[in-house]
Amino acid sequence: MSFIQKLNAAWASSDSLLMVGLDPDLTRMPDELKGKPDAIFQFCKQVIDATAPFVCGFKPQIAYFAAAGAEGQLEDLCAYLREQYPHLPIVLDAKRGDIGATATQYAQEVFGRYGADAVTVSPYLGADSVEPYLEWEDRGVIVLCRTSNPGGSDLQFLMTDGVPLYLRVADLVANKWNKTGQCGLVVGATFPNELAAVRQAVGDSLPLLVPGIGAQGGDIAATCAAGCNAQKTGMMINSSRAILYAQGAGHWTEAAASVAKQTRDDINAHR
Ligand SMILES: O=C(O)c1cc(=O)[nH]c(=O)n1[C@@H]1O[C@H](COP(=O)(O)O)[C@@H](O)[C@H]1O
Repeated sequence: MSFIQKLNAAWASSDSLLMVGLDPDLTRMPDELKGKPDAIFQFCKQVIDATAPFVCGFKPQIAYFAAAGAEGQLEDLCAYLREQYPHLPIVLDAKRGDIGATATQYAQEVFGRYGADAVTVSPYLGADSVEPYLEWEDRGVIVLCRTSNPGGSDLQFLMTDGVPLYLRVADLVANKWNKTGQCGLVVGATFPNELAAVRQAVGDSLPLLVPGIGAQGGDIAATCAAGCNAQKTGMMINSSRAILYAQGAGHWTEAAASVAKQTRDDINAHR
């Protein structure tokens, strides 16, 4: 099953647009896991098991694993997701961007080594830097468009013949790079006007990865109004820290599940 087929099926079966980001910070581990050699795997596995009923997929952020020398735990986690939750897409957030020869190795890493369904990439090096990912015809390639951070405006808002650069990226991806039909765009929930402009520019079929709700303060109602397609889907709305490190009365996994359920319900109330 291709990434897009899996994502469409997950939106329908989960009745959720929420994607939980797996950003395991060793300094924020629960006490019961601190110091354990497989703390990162155990932490993420428990988050996955607690929140899976409320999500359309998971997005591991590769830096948190690599910085801790825990690539092996990321391999185990992706294998666990594929075995236990084969209906939920894995978006590996790696934000890669390099010349074709090197991108070929990165593509092998994300799709071959980790077995991810989709990857995030930068558009900055242009078409030939994205081509090696597209050779994996059933996998998703999600291109940074209007990122959620304030500094994204430095380049993404530059005007090019009257058109802001982020809309050039949206147009390139939708109309030139999407040969496999498996491409998507990253647009931050912190920029709802630009989210609406991107949805209008690319039409209904392109999925948008939308980080920025939760810890970054993006508004769920504005996000849904701006980014949903005519089917009231079309977005993977990501939240990481607000769910992973949720505070609550019971066990930490209950707090994570409770925030994930609440976030799913908030999104559904507004789409
Ligand atoms: O590609 C991404 O996922 C991404 C793009 C972007 O523009 N902004 C952004 O925050 N992200 C990622 O989304 C996650 C957001 O985490 P929280 O702010 O904790 O919900 C992090 O893993 C970021 O690396």
